[in-house]
Amino acid sequence: MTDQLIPIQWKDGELVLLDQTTLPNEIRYDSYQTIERVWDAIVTMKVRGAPAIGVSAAYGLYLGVKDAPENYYDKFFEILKEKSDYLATSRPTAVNLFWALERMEKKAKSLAHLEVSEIKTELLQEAIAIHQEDEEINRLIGENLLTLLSDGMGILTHCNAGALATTKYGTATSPMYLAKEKGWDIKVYADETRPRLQGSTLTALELHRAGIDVTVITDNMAAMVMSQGKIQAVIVGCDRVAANGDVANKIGTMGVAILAKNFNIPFYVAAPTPTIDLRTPTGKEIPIEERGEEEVTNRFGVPTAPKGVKVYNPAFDVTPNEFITAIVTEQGIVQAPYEENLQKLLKGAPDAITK
Ligand SMILES: CSC[C@@H](O)[C@@H](O)C(=O)COP(=O)(O)O
Repeated sequence: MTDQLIPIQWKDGELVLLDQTTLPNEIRYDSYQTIERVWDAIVTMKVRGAPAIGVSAAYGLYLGVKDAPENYYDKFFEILKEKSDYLATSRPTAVNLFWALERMEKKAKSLAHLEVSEIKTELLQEAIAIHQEDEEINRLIGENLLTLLSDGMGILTHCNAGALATTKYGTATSPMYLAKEKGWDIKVYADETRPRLQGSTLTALELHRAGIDVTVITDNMAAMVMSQGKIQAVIVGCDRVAANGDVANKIGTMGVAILAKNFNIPFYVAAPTPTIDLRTPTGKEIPIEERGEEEVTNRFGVPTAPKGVKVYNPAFDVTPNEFITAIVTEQGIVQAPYEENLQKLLKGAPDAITK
């Protein structure tokens, strides 16, 4: 992978984030020293994508407690909880946010025998570990997905589950980078992904920069492209996998899954295990973020709907498990019955895995 845009870096005691709202026009990196600014970066989607939200929140929590008083344990843990609860209000759907915050809090509690200053140092190390593990997870997801693909395929993806949404490789895009490394000739179709356009502004940008054959289509062209036989597999990322295998991902994903079933095209979900949430029984219980109406009524500052019109803007939808051919994790490929196999997977049982 050459010339990669790096969404998250920890540099000289500061969090450095690539501003994803100015892409593809401006490549701009900003430094973050406070938890409040990290919260704002997540809310305004300067950093976005489930894994990247989790990693940023882990660093954000460290920034939130790094100057906390060190003489009272109880006070420190109170502040830690308060800051964690605050970051948890940034975006509701991606479970990686809650997973990362919980992991940081658990780490701190396991170190209650240390000085507060040492706990702070360890919390930074934990955030760095979460960050580094994500890269390895993505490579493994890519290798597993690659076993389901072959040279010459057309692949459709929705939104951006790419390197920009993670640390490296991405999840849904990981096999695309690996296929390129192997010299395969694959053709990627990137749904534009209204209303925020992550497909055209982010996925197309990163794949194009990597020299991967990528074609942007508007969301309403997916059926046409599938009917023309151009797509042999759909691969998407996810923000939360419920215990029964229902999957929340960017709004529009469910429609793509329904189309794929109609055209007999396999529909794969790339899912790092931190995105699997066995505490949420089905898709119905996944909280779906609703965002501001201006995302729908304006395009680049220009109004595209009458002033005062009613708007509904859910940022995610839930694809029912019956539309999903396989959920591909870093530990292996999981197929139906999802309820049973996802539980087994997280317990480390080898028979959960198809390949
Ligand atoms: C590996 S990223 C997986 C998902 O987070 C991604 O597909 C997605 O829906 C991103 O939504 P966004 O609203 O841009 O954060």
